[in-house]
Amino acid sequence: MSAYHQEGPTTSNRINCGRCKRKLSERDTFSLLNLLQILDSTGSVLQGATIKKDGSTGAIVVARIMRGGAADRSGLIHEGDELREVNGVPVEHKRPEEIVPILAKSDGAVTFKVIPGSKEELEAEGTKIFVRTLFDYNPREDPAIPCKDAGLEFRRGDVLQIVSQEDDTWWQARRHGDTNLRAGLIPSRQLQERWRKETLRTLRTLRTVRWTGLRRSFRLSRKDIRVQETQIRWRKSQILVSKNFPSYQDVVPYSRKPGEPYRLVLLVGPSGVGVSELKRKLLLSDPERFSVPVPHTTRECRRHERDGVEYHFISKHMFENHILNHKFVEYGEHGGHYYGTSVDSVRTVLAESKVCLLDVEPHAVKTLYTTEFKPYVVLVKPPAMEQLRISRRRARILSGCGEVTPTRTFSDADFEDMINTAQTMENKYGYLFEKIIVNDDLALAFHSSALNIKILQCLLWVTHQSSEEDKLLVHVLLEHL
Ligand SMILES: Nc1ncnc2c1ncn2[C@@H]1O[C@H](COP(=O)(O)OP(=O)(O)OP(=O)(O)O)[C@@H](O)[C@H]1O
Repeated sequence: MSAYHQEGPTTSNRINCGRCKRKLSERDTFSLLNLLQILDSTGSVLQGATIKKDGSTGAIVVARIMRGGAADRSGLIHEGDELREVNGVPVEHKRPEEIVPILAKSDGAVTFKVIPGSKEELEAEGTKIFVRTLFDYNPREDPAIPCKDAGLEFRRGDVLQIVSQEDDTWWQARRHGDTNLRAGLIPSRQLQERWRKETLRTLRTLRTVRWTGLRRSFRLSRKDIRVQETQIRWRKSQILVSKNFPSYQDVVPYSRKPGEPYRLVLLVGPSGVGVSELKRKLLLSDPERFSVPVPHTTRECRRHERDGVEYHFISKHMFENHILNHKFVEYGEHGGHYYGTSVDSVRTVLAESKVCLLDVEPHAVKTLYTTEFKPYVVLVKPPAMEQLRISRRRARILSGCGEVTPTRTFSDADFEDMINTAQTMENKYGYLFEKIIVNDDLALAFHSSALNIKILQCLLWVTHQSSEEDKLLVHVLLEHL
């Protein structure tokens, strides 16, 4: 007989938790993850449910069935079912924690008398819902989760299959591709939103405290003030993150049909980080697979150049016309001439059944975030300062020996700028990036991007769905074919 865990904060009537040896308190709901066991007709043991005392009727009801757990798979017990007896002992007027010792006394098999709940059986409509997570989550560090053992840990970028949204605070999900079929609890989108609002409120309160603190600053040690300031900074950063990042993005599986164009690969990064270098290496590595769109310019065609190869050479009047008609993904002026990449030239590459590589400013990503292009957006980031110095210095020393031929020298201020810009990009546009590549060692960064793009373009399991606010398309690699 194993453990149960309490859901919610502690109050009174403490009892021992069998698994983590914590003191548990009286609460309505208990997770009986591994404890709730019933015998079905074949005699197998079922597990994975939570029970609670119904606030209005006082009955003990099944609060949650962990999707994919044994109780769920048995199909014998459902959310909303009322527990009348456990091992022949009536439990109608008992509290959830009083039921635990009854279960604990049983030797192996446990029998329940269950009155089916009126709730309609949950038809797994949720099973088709996929989300991409936009934050890291560790249930062990979440003081709010009702049961840490029932939580699902995930990393930003993981694809989760939402299997139950019944509870609008805690959803049940499983990581896509996990062999473990049992679902875990994750904070719902509504909970994340509530958290965001609370954080904003706390920040306002903290500001007041800070001013109050200043008035009586002679009583606050410098350390206290530092702690307060750190808290404010931390909360500010959380708010920044929560403001700019939706908590989950809805995604759906998509598979490329033969003959359909490849997803557009967009490379984004601060100036000097190595986006052009990576693009160049990808092109050289497989010219049959990768290509880049031919840009437009208003400058004169040079002798060795051919129209439509190096550039599309067009008149200033025509270029401005294209600008007015939103034909460019991006354009700019240099040396008195216009340069730009048109949407049509991207289409031309895709029509040739090639993977189109394009480096753009992050704000331009949004214009290409469409079902037509299904972009795979990669942020190229610099490593930390010391590594950045070392790798760029090493490249200069090794120049001429092959791998990298540095064309630029950087000062520490350039490096700092690069790091800060990358951070700003991540904060502001993080939800657009499907892959983040740290360009420390160029060869490694190249292999990582090549591998990812290849996997992506070969496997062709991507997803798209409009997110709540931006109505953007989101694509996620879902499965290895
Ligand atoms: N991992 C690396 N290690 C060492 N040097 C690198 C690395 N990646 C790029 N470089 C060098 O850094 C310089 C800038 O790279 P690159 O031109 O690709 O930058 P970029 O991101 O395209 O910036 P911009 O858009 O301003 O041109 C080049 O000299 C390149 O050779």
